[in-house]
Amino acid sequence: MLLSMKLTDISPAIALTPLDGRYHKQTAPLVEYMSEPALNRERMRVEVEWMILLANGFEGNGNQTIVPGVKPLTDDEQAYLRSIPENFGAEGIAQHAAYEAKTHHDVKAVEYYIDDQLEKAADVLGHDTQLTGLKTLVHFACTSEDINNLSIARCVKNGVEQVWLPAAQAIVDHLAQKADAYRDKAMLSLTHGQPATPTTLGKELAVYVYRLNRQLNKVKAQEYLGKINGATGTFGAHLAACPDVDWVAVSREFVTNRMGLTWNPLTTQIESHDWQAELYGTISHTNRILHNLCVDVWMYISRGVFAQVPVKGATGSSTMPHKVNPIRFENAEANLEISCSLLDTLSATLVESRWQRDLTDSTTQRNIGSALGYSLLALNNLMGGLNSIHPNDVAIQAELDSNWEVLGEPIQTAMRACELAGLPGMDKPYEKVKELMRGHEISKDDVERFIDQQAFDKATAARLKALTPATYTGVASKLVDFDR
Ligand SMILES: O=C(O)C[C@H](Nc1ncnc2c1ncn2[C@@H]1O[C@H](COP(=O)(O)O)[C@@H](O)[C@H]1O)C(=O)O
Repeated sequence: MLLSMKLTDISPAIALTPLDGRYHKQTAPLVEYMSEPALNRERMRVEVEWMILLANGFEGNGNQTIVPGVKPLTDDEQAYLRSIPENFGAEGIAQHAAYEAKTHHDVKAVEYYIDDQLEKAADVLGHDTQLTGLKTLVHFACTSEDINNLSIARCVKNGVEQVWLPAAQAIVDHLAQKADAYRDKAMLSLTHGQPATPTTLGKELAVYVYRLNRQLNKVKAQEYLGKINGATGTFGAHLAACPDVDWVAVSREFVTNRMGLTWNPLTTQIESHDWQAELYGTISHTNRILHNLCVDVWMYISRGVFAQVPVKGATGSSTMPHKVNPIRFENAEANLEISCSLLDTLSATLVESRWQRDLTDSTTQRNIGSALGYSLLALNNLMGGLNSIHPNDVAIQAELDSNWEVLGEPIQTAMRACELAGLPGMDKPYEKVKELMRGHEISKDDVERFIDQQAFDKATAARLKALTPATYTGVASKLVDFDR
C-alpha cells in the first residue's frame, strides 16, 4: 500500500524558509532578539517598566507616584514584575498564543498574560502585595504602538549591536589583517578588465576596509527613536485621567532613561520609523559593498590571484574531481542580494502611514529579522570564504611579468616632467610611448631600449629602468595605514 507522508504532520514543525531550516545554526543568534517570542518578551519588559515608573515616579518628579492611588512598589514587587518577561518560556509562549487566538490582538494578549501573572503574585509575595489589584495599571493610557515601537526599537538595537555588528566587524577586522599582511604584495590591476597600473593586494583590500568602516561607524552611531504618547500622540488619555501630571516629562524619562532610546516628542499614533529607514539604508549599503567584495574575490580566485585551500573530505564538483569551487562567496553574494531587497523594502515602505496610522508597518516589521538574517548568513559564509584563501604568488608574479606595457604610464609621465623642466627631445611623450606599447606584447628589453633611446638625464633613466611591473606600485603599501 502506498502511504503518503505529509511533511506538515512531522513534529517539530518543518521550516518553510531556509533561515529557520537549512541555515538555522548560522542565524540562531538573532532568534534571541528578532523572533516573535523575543518581541513579545520585549513588550512585557516595556509594560512592566511602565508600571514601575507610574508607581514609583522618577528623580525629575521627586520620586512621587505618578498615578494617584497607586502605592510605590517594593523592591520585591518590582523584581516580581521584572521576572515576568524573564520567565517567558515555552509555556508562556503557548499561553500568550491562546490569548491571542481569542483577542486577535497581539498586544492585548500580552496585557492579559501580564494580568494572569499579577493574579499569581500573592503566591510568591504574600497576600499583602498590591500587585494582584494592579491589573488596571497594565498598559495604562497606552496604545499598542506605544508598546510596539519601543519593543521593536530595543529588539532591533540589540539584534544589530549584539549580533549583526560584531559579525560585520569581524569581516572588517579580518580584511584589515589581510590588508596589512599583503600591503607590499604587488599585483596587476585591471580597469575595464584590461591590464592597468599595478597596485598591491593589501591596498586593494584596504579600500574595502575603509569603505566598510565608514558604514559601520554610521551603524554604531545610529539613533533608535521611541515614543510613548498615546493613541494619536497627544497625551489625551493621560491628561483626561491624571490632569496634574507632566506627561511630556514622564514620556521623555521613560523613553530615554528606562528604555535607553532617543525620545521622539512628535508623532502620530506611530513612531515615524525614520530611524529604521536610516539604519536599513546603511546596512543595505554595507551589504552592497560586501557584495562587491564577494564578486571581486570570486574573480581574483578565477584569475589565480587567490588560491583556495581545499577542505578535507569536501567535494568541489560532483563530476569534476579536480575542482575547488568558491561556493562560500557565491552563497554570500546571493544572500546579500536577498537581504538588500528586504532592507530596501523596509526602508521604503515603513516611512509611510495613512493619516494617524495604518497597520501595514506591523506585518512589514515582522521581516526585520529575516532581512538581518540573510545578511548574517552572508557574513558567515564570507568569513568562511576569506578564511580559506591565500595569495597565489606564482600566478600573481606571472601576471606581472607578462604585462610590461603597464610601464608605459610612468615613462610618458616622466617624459612630460622632463619636457616641462626644459629638457630637449621630450615632445609628444604620450604619442611616442603609445606607438611603442599599444596593442603590442612588450618585454623588459623593449622597455629598456625605449628608455635608452630617449634623451633622459642619467638619474631619470636609471630610475625608470629600475621600475618593473612589480615595483611600479607608488605608495600603495603606505596607503594601507589610512584604512583605520
Ligand atoms: O492600541 C490599538 O490597538 C490602537 C489601534 N491600532 C493598532 N495598533 C497596533 N496594533 C494593532 C492595532 N489594531 C490592531 N492591531 C493588532 O496588530 C496585529 C497585526 O498583526 P499583523 O498584521 O500580523 O502584524 C494584530 O494582532 C492586530 O490586532 C487603533 O485602532 O488605532
